Amino acid sequence: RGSELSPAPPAGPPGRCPAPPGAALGGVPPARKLLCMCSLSLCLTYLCYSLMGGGHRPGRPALPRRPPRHRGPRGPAPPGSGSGAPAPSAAPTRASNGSREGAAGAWPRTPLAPGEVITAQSGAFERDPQESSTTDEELSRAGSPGSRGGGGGSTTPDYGEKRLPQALIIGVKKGGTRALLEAIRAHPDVRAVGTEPHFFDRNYEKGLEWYRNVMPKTLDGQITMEKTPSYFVTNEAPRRIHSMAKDTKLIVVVRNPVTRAISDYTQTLSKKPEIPTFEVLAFKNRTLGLIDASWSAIRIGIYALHLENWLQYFPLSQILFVSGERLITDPAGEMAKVQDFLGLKRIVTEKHFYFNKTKGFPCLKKPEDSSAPRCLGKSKGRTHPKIDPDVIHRLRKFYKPFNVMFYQMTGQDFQWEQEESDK
Ligand SMILES: Nc1ncnc2c1ncn2[C@@H]1O[C@H](COP(=O)(O)OS(=O)(=O)O)[C@@H](OP(=O)(O)O)[C@H]1O
Repeated sequence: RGSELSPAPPAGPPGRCPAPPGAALGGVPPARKLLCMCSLSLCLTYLCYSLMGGGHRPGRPALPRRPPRHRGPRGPAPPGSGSGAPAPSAAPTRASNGSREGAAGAWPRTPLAPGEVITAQSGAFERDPQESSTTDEELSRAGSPGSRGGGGGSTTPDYGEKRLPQALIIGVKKGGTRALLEAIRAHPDVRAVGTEPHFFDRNYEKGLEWYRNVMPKTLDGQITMEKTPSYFVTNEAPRRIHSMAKDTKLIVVVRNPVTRAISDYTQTLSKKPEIPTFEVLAFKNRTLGLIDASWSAIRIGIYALHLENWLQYFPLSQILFVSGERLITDPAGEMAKVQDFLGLKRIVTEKHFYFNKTKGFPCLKKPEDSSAPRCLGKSKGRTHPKIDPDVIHRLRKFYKPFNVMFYQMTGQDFQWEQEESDK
């Protein structure tokens, strides 16, 4: 790329006057001497330019590169043997400053100026639609020709290229996906769509160019991301994502399936107050204690079932499981894992979060030059209705074997059985 815009080097070794073969400088006419002087000064200028790291497009950072292909193991690790963390080939190495630098499989990074981070990424917490559904109108706007995607709203810098995402937050609905997306957007090397594109479930027929056009522009080395929680439970999604790019990194935020189901129900209830109670919807036959696993609020939480489908296409090492519970109690700890997995420097740390007592959740500290507080909106952290403890107990029993299976498949114990009570 350097050669595209660099001044052409003069013929002959740099720093030497390109004298005609056999000609001695002393014997050449004054006009040729002048020409030689000019060539010499051009040689020196080029040499200085090269030494100063020139040869790159103005306005673009040095050493821009595309992400290399992710090299993970070929198949899922046997139950209990994996950690859900990146495989050794993709594992980051600890840099001398204590931060984790990406090794093999990590993406090269392009640092931005701190001010740019804020203007490009801020403001999404309160302004974006934060429900899991994105209206068609929003998407047709985002996907229309000339649209700039949702990277940072109207302040997205208008340079770089729109690229297909290299990493996706694929679920789970009500797991904490919005909190994760907004936190990772605070990283200067990540650009993400604010709305949910629903490409691999609802909009697949619109084609990859539509999808690419929904994305924000990125510089080489920056990661493009989106989150659509329904992908995790969409049968066709793994195959479709694999056919887009088999090295796509996948992130799943999981949460106690009982609490998740109640959260899901609470969201529906907020839109349709007339729906039956949770207790009624949860059972096929309450007297017999028969849970209705066809109800989506219940079905989504059978994580092992859905994961099975993903493991047909992606190795476990390419999927990161984030604890929705720890994303609330220790957001910086979970973000460290996410950044390592993405091959990013650990830039989003505890310094970025504070616990907002009014909201009852961690929020992102406001950027220095912005007045906007960055807690998630009202649709995140709703008060759940009180559910009959017996129903909760039955649901826990229902999920237990699936949870155990999920822990075995991922090699991670999320300790949902240990929780005393649901919210
Ligand atoms: N920092 C922070 N602020 C607010 N809320 C937080 C946060 N971290 C995680 N959560 C939990 O995220 C739950 C919503 O999950 P999602 O964002 O995945 O929902 S959605 O599927 O996109 O609708 C939401 O669920 P409810 O509490 O049931 O509303 C929250 O518990």
